[in-house]
Amino acid sequence: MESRAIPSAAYAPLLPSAADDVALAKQDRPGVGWRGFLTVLAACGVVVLLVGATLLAGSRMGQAGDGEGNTDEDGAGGFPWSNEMLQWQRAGFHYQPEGHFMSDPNGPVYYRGYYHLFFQYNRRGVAWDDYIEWGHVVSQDLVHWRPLPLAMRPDHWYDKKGVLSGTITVLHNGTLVLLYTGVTEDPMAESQCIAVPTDPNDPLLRHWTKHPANPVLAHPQGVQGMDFRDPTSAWWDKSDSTWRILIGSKDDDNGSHAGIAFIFKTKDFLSFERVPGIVHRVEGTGMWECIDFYPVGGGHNSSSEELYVIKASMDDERHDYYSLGRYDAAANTWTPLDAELDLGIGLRYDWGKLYASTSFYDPLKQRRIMLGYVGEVDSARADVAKGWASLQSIPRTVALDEKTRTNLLLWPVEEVEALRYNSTDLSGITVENGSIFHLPLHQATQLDIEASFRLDASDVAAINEADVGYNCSSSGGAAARGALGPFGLLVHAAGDLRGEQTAVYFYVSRALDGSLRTSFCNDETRSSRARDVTKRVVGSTVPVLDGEALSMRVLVDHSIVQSFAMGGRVTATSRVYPTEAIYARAGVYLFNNATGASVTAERLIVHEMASAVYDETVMVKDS
Ligand SMILES: OC[C@H]1O[C@@](CO)(OC[C@H]2O[C@H](O[C@]3(CO)O[C@H](CO)[C@@H](O)[C@@H]3O)[C@H](O)[C@@H](O)[C@@H]2O)[C@@H](O)[C@@H]1O
Repeated sequence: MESRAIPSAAYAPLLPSAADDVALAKQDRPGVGWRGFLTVLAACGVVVLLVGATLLAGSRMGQAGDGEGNTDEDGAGGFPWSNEMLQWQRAGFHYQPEGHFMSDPNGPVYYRGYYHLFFQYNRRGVAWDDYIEWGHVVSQDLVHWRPLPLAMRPDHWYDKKGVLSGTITVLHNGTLVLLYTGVTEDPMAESQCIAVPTDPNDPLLRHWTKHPANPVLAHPQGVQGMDFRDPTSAWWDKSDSTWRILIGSKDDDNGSHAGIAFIFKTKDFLSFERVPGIVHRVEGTGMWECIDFYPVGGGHNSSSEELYVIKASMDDERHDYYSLGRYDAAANTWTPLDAELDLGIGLRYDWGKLYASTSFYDPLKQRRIMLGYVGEVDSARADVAKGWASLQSIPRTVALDEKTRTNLLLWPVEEVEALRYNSTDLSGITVENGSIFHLPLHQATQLDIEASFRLDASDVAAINEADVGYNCSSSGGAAARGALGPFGLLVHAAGDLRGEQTAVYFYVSRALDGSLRTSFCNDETRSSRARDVTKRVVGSTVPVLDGEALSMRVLVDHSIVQSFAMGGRVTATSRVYPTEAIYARAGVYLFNNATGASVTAERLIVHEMASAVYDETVMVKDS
């Protein structure tokens, strides 16, 4: 396709400061003065790029850490959100309850025609509370979710302070056992408890019966009572015909602050025996929450070795890390393939906002699927105003990347594609360096964008100087210009491009030896004019093999943007809260902020996405 790039001609001013928040709130149409000015510029065909925002990125990143907590920086009430803005933030095709607080996905399982998803839920507020319960929804496609009554409540002495996270195991005869962590009141202590479906013939699993023998597993000696939670589902060990589970914890002895994991075995889920030793330990990583453990690769159709994934949610850092390694059941050890990529120090499921994930094996389509919850990064006050907090990620398949065998591939389940409509093929656009291109779309709020890029080979060959140090979180985001990047997409971008925008981009750096290194990042720093929102640049380097184009997929769904690079080798989820770039006032652009190369979007298909509205009439009726 002929180049349709528009040369960049100008410089983008910074977003307004906190002091402007109040002033803006007093105006019907924010920033009328400079908007008028920009209209004139637009009429002249002048478009602007991200240049000049480096300072902004730096200062914003310093304001808020990686933490789960919301920020309310100015102490004067934060941004004056309108109902229109808050309404816009609710997702169209990600699962979220009608209201209140949701966190960890729990016990996903496929049972008699339905995918079940349970989740940590506080129906009394918009933040975590020690009256946490299990919410419950079911689906036949992992996309349209039917709400059901609460599945588990804190109604026994052993879970009075919370029915915490857990899993469901499918036994050989197809029956289910639910394992969860209960918290006692005085003293507060975590122990493991079980429940079974009250009526196994109910495919909706509406009622659960807690076992009279609860709690069935107390914390081992030497472990603090509040550091023993979130059992995995059980796997069968034929060597001694037992079920095995893994539970994460931490060891603070002698200042080590190590994350640790124990394996327990059981024949009946009522009495458990600890397998001697610790299956894995990593110094300095702190409490391992919501641990997960499963095989990847190998299997019947493969001649390659089976590996084991260990995943933990790092309570200190609030990220889900994983590592690939070898499991020796007899020795009760798991050893990372690469010690430098050990659990908690190397690979992550997602480099943005996603936590407390869990996975299950889907027998219907013979795949492993994970989900994590995506919390809020706005202020606690804003959550109260909108009446809800948190979303679930789109369920993602998890598989070993057989090309690299050093990372997983996390990819939206194929069922999501059924929501696509109005697909626009814009493949072949070349964007000159320092340019943007506006994508002609009917709406830009619910999208599934597939793109793959190639830098101009002769431009790349002509670059002599090295550019070795690029880092998504500390190099100035999409405003920092190098010879070979950044380039990619601007989503939730205000029409004038001097305002709000979220960049999803690649940045290619050239090492001293001439080899190329590719980073994939989401830049949230210009996503909102509100200051009481955490904004970061998140992402990582991503493996790119010889001959591969730089591919990305971006799911845009109101306040959640999930990005996937290179088929899911790296993913990054962002929560964004634009104040202007909402409804019809938002657009999508291709951009190339590199100084030394043009880039061609060899493939660019933008699918508009329908909302996943649950419709009783299209669900198979239960009896
Ligand atoms: O419930 C009593 C007590 O437990 C505390 C302290 O440990 O909170 C528990 C943890 O809650 C969160 O952990 C996870 C992961 O998101 O969420 C589940 C509970 O909803 C739990 O099973 C998971 O591990 C949180 O991430 C951790 O930081 C908390 O320690 C305490 O806050 C409560 O008062």
